[in-house]
Order: sequence, then structure tokens, then C-alpha cells
Amino acid sequence: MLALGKLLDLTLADHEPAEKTQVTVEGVRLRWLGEGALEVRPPEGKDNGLDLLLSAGIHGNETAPIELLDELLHGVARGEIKPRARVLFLFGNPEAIRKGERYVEQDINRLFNGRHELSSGPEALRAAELEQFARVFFSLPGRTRLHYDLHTAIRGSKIEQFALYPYKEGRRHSRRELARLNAAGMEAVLLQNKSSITFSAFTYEQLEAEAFTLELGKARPFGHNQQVNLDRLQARLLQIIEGNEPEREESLDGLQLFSVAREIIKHSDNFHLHLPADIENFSELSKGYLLAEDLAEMRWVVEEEGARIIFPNPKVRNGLRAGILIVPALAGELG
Ligand SMILES: O=C(O)CCC(=O)N[C@@H](CCC(=O)O)C(=O)O
Ligand SMILES: [Zn+2]
Repeated sequence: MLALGKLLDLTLADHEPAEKTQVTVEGVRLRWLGEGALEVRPPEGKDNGLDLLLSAGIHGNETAPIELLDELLHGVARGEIKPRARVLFLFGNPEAIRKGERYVEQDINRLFNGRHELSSGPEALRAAELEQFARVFFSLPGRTRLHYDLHTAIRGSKIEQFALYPYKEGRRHSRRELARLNAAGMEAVLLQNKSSITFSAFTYEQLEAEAFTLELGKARPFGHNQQVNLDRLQARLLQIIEGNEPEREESLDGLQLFSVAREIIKHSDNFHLHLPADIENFSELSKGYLLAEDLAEMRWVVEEEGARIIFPNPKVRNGLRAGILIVPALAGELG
């Protein structure tokens, strides 16, 4: 295997490779761009015009998707996977990955779309760097742009694998992309309805990519991900990389769609979330339920029919999202 295929080992060892570019026997070019960043280019004449950004480790303790990207990259570096797409592999927060923690100082996935400029520290610097890697990668005109930012969640979930689809004014969510996600094993998609500060929101809103955060199960340390089944996602990523996805229109059958009813924002240290610590994502909440309270007698009461909660987390910094209240959505507005 080409040494650059060991991007994860290089990243874990905080090691800069002496040789920055390597080429497989078949002419696939691997280029190390910086810490945790590697570009793969298909051989001359084989490129199908797709630019695919695959990121993982934006949260350092979410190891299953990191292992998945490591495996895919090994396949490329051994010549077993034959790319027809350009691919950028990114390990998002190397320092946090080395520490096995969600972040070092602050959540990097709240620092995109310019937020890093208002902040400082290792995550702010890295968010700026990740934006730049993505901006350069997606700068070639006339190509199709796709980004999957792979995560696992803090808690268990009634729906194990799902995607979050960012929002941009005037742009429709794509039916074809939803069908692709369905085929990749995602059971649900949350359609966002406002701009955000996550990595996938940045590439979607600013770089014209189709972009998604994928939640793939529960976060566990390296080597303990046997319960996270990524077979369907891996098979679809392989097809995308090798440019041999099915040509026929694929269905949305079985895919559950949700939209955001409200984001629960923690305003102060007085914030209280009235949910059990072990509540699972997608748990249903009945109308009238007092979900959270904050200072100045602020109360979050469930008013929506069919409401469910995802990512409840009272420990986030003040000013950040402490949960998302979601409701079922219809496929009506898709492009
Ligand atoms: O389990 C949790 O509470 C958080 C899981 C996680 O890291 N989710 C992402 C979602 C990003 C998005 O909204 O697209 C995050 O919170 O950064
Ligand atoms: Zn995450």
C-alpha cells in the first residue's frame, strides 16, 4: 500500500510525510495537503466530473466513521478501489481525535460559516483551515459537488442512522440525493429550514455542494464499533467513488422525513432540560410537555403534534443549541 494511504496513522502520530504525492500503478494520485487532509485524483481520462468530500472526526471521539474512511483510503492506496471521482478525505479535528474527545476547547462544528473569525484557539484555527481545504477542493468549475460529514451521536437513538440536510434560501432539497441516502442505509432525513454554522452547512450554503451530516450510531472508542453497521453506507460510497451507481431512478420508500420545529437554545447557566439523561434521540414528546426552562421565566413547552427530540444536551455552552424539536415532514417541496 502507498504510505499516504495511512492518513489516519500519520494523523494520530502528528506526522508530516516526507513524500507529499504518490501515484498507484493505475495512475491514481494521492496528495497530502496538510494534517488530516488527503486528495485523491483519478487517472487521466477516467475522471467522471464528481468532486466528493468525505469528512469524519469533526468530533474526535466519533471513531466509527474515521475507521470507515481509513478503510476506504486503504482500498484506494492498495489499488483495490478504482476512483473515477476526485475525493478529498478530511479528518476534522486531529488533536481531539488523538485525545479521544469530542473537542479540545470548543465544538468545532459550531465554528463554520465565519464563526471561527469571532473566536480563537485550536478549533477556531482548524475550522478556518477546513473551510479553506473545502473551498480549494470545490473551486473547479463545471463539476458536481458532494459532501458527507460523518458523525456518531452521544446517545442511543430510536432511529439509528439518519442525515441532516442543510438549508439555503431559494434552494430546494434534492429528491435524488434523498434517494441516494436511502440506498446508503439512512432511515431518516432531517430537512433543515434555516442557515447553520456546521461544516456541512458551510459547504452547502457557500460552496454549492450537496452536503449532509450523517449520524451513524453511537460514539465509541476506536476498535469498539462492532455494533455500528456501516455496510450499506460503505457499499454506496464505493459506488460513488468508482462511478458505478445504479442509473435507474431510486425510491424514497421507507425513508422518514422530518423538519425542524424549533431549536432549543441554552441561554444561561439556569437552563434546565426536563428529560432523563439516557433519553434516546427521536423520542416522542407529547403536547403540553414542559421541555426546558431558562432564566427570566423562559419556558419551552411542546406545542407541536408528533414532536420528537434529537441531540438533547444541557451541557453545551450558553448561546448554543441544546436540542432540536422535530416534526414529521412530507416530500412535497423537493427539487
Ligand atoms: O449526539 C449529539 O448530541 C450530537 C451529535 C452530533 O455531533 N451532531 C452534529 C449534527 C450537525 C448538524 O446539525 O448538521 C452536531 O451536533 O454537530
Ligand atoms: Zn459529531
